[in-house]
Order: sequence, then structure tokens, then C-alpha cells
Amino acid sequence: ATTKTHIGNFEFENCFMNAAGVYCYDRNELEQVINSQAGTFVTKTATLQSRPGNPEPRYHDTALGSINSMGLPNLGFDYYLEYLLELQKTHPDRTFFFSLVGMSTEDTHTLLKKVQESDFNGITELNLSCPNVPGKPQIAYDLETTEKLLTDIFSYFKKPLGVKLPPYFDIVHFDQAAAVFNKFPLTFINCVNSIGNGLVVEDESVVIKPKNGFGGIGGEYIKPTALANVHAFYQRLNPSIQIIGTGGVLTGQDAFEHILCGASMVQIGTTLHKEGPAAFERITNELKAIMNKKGYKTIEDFRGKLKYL
Ligand SMILES: O=C(O)c1[nH]c(=O)[nH]c(=O)c1I
Repeated sequence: ATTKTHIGNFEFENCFMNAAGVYCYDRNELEQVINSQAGTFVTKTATLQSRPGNPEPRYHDTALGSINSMGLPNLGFDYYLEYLLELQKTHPDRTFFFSLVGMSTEDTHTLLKKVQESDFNGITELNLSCPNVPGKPQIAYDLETTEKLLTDIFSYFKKPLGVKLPPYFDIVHFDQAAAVFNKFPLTFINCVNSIGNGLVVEDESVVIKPKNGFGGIGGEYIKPTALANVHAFYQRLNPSIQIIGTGGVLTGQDAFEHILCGASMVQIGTTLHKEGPAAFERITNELKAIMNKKGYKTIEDFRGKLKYL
């Protein structure tokens, strides 16, 4: 069995990659993902200026997952663009993802115009779902603002673009969100970002400092929500818009389920944070074993073929 895949016009030897925010802060971390079994990587979400992020502790692992309120710490757009352009020379056969978002609508347009005018030839992931910048709502929970933003973006942005979405929890919201996304030539949507503003308590205390302990939840806690979002949009979107599945992937079986629900690429966050880049080889081998046992040669043999009762 092969776990290769494609997103847009790009082929990837493996359908696994990191989730933005994990193992992607700087060249050192990104190089470790490049040198792992991952098919590609996505950068930490970049903003126009570098940001220190929220006070620590701002990330905490639990037995079942993780909670974070990083606050968008990143080295700034230029740092990641420079590295991505360097990789286009040293790894011309590979395609990478650039995650970004502005701290304002104006900044978002400034960033995307810089990408459009640059020599970057990979895929851009616009983060519409950061839950941890105090005072800033998750953009994709405001569908009117999201539609206006995408309308303006596609008037000038002609390179491959996808959006990182928060989880939705209401069937009507799936309907309304899909109706918006279907209006645009999106290469993909990525479901899901962390479940925003959860609260983990240990003994008598919160476990992270920012926002009195409130933070995005990842890991085993969120797989049912992640699979539901992947499948809800798979059922509703134009087939030209592919789906990246993120959330709750610990094993090859979890990845199999994301693909069964419709995902064409699977991102790994909390598990990668806990286990390191070796997780890609383990999970890839586990998925291949499942595919071999079931007689599936490629992921297209079962992608989206979730059975109903
Ligand atoms: O706090 C963060 O930096 C963060 N944390 C998340 O869990 N998702 C996001 O999109 C972001 I931008």
C-alpha cells in the first residue's frame, strides 16, 4: 500500500504532515519534519511582525491530549518566507505550506499580497481560527466577515490557498459555512483547529497562565469533533475543494478514520508534540498495515467511503 496523496496540483509521497503550531517555529524544527517520514510541513502561523506570544506556561500536555494558549508566537512573516524560498532551491522537488494570518484585516491583505508577489510556489494556509489572541475572535465563527475577507482576497490572490477552520458544532453552521466556502476557488479547507477555550484543572489549579487557564484543546478529546467536521464538509463542498483532516490522530487507525471521512491529507499536532517526528514513521506504518489487511492500495480506494447504517 502507498500513503501518497495530492493537494491541488501537488503530489506528496506521504499524506501526513505537522499541524501548524507544532514542530514548525523555526528552521531547526522545520528541518526535523523535512527529514522525517512526513510528506510536507506547514509553518507556525506567521504574522507581519514577529510576536513573543502569551506568558508561560502556555502549553500543557495531559493524559488525553493538550491545552494551549500560545498567543501566536512566531518569528515574523519575512523569516518564514526567506526559509521557504531557500527550500525551493535546496528541495525543488518538494512543496511546503505557509501558514499566516494578520492581526488585522489590513495586515492579512498585506501578507497575502506579499506572498502573491513573491517567488513562493507552495500552498498558503490562512488561519481563520486562532483562539488565543485576547480580544480577537476566531474569524471563521463570523461567516459574514469570512465571506467578505475571502471575496477581497480572491480579487488579487491567484496562488493555491486553503483555510484553517475552527470546529463547528451545529448542522446549520456546517450548511452556512460550506455555502460560503463553495463560493471561492479554495484549494482546501483544514478541519479542525483546537477546540477553543477549554479548561484543564490539576489538583486545585489551572495548568496554563494566559486567560486564567483557558486554551485550545487538542488530542484524544477532539477526534469525534474533528471527524464530524471533516465529513460534514466532505458531504457539502464542491469536490474541487479538498479537505485536510486535523485533530485526535494518535494512530494509523485514527488517520484511517480521517481519510474514510474524506480527508486527503492528515495533520498531526499533539501527538507530534509528545512523541517527536518519529511519530510520522510509526503512524504511516500503522496506516499501511491497515490498508494492506483491507486490500486498499491507495488512500483513494477508501477516501470518503464512510459507511452509514
Ligand atoms: O495560540 C496559538 O498560537 C494558537 N493555538 C492554537 O491552538 N491554534 C492556533 O491557530 C493558534 I495561532
